[in-house]
Amino acid sequence: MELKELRTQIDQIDDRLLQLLNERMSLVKEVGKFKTKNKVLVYQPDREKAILDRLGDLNDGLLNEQAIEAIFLEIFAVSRNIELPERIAYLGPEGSFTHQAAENRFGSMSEYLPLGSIQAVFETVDTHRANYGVVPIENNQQGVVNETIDYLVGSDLKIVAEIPMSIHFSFATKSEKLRDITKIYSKDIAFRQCKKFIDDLYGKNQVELIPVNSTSKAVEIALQDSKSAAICSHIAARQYNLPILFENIEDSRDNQTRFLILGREIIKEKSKKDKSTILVKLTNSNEPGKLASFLQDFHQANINLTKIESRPAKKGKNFNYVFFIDFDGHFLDEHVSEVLEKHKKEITLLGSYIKLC
Ligand SMILES: C=C(O[C@@H]1C=C(C(=O)O)C=C[C@H]1O)C(=O)O
Repeated sequence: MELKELRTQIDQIDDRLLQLLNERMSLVKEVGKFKTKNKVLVYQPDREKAILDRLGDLNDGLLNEQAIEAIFLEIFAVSRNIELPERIAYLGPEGSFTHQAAENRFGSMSEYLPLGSIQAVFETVDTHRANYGVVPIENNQQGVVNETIDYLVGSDLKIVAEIPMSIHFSFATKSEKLRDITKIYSKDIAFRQCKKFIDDLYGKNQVELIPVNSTSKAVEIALQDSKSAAICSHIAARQYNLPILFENIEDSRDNQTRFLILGREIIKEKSKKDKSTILVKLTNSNEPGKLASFLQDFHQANINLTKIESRPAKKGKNFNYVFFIDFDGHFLDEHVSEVLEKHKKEITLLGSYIKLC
């Protein structure tokens, strides 16, 4: 078939796609009216996941799972904005990995507020200046982000979803010749994680590695100096139109960060596979066996604990601790709700949400 004919057919399909998308949006608008009337939350991650799973099972064409997900996550984000414009606060700066995680989930139509600290993200959602907040909670190479746990302990915000994201670094530069590059800008940690790539490309001592505060800053500088490059997130390079020369230059492919989406209300709908997060403040926690007997109740109810972190309670003069616990199951599952009820004085439920990692 001739190119012209192929393109005519593509145009015809696009016309149909546009019409179908608009039809979809009319229905979404109705869903939005129902939600406003019945005070139901706009963002329903379990419904979105169910749609993705159903389409994945149905699919027998050229699109792979990631492609379907990317296209539909964008459609969902546009839909949610038609229901009610969404405003997302995240730990900035723009171009950070948290920004990338937020955009993956909320699409390019949402309004984004980059904030300077995890505390500011909590406050902004708490005071209704944003509908949701996105913060990192743990990295599989570097452990938990204590600041996020501490603010979860001190605030009324809830966890509405988790976003696991593989951390990939890009090498971006205006230079057309690699050997012209004399300086590379990035965060310290990024240099460590891309050491092999840099050594392979430049050998030892041939290029100056200059640490800066954020990878977005690195991009800004590299944009001014064509003899330099930045090691940064994909989104940061794209944002400043700095050409990416190499993608995924990190030494280890296992570098994953988990982010949390914070909201003001707990998601009540169950999905096929949920997890829950609770905070536990044991009364008289210094009594021997107190924690063990608490955990025993979970064990007896057949609840699988997947994480337990302890943080200082920061109240009173004793060494009291708050436990941050993740387990499989939804708070509405009978075996879970019984244990939560038994310990209701000690437990604060932070949320039940789809288990993605
Ligand atoms: C339309 C809805 O609202 C949102 C948008 C969805 C969609 O575009 O399909 C799915 C779930 C919600 O996050 C809904 O709840 O059905």
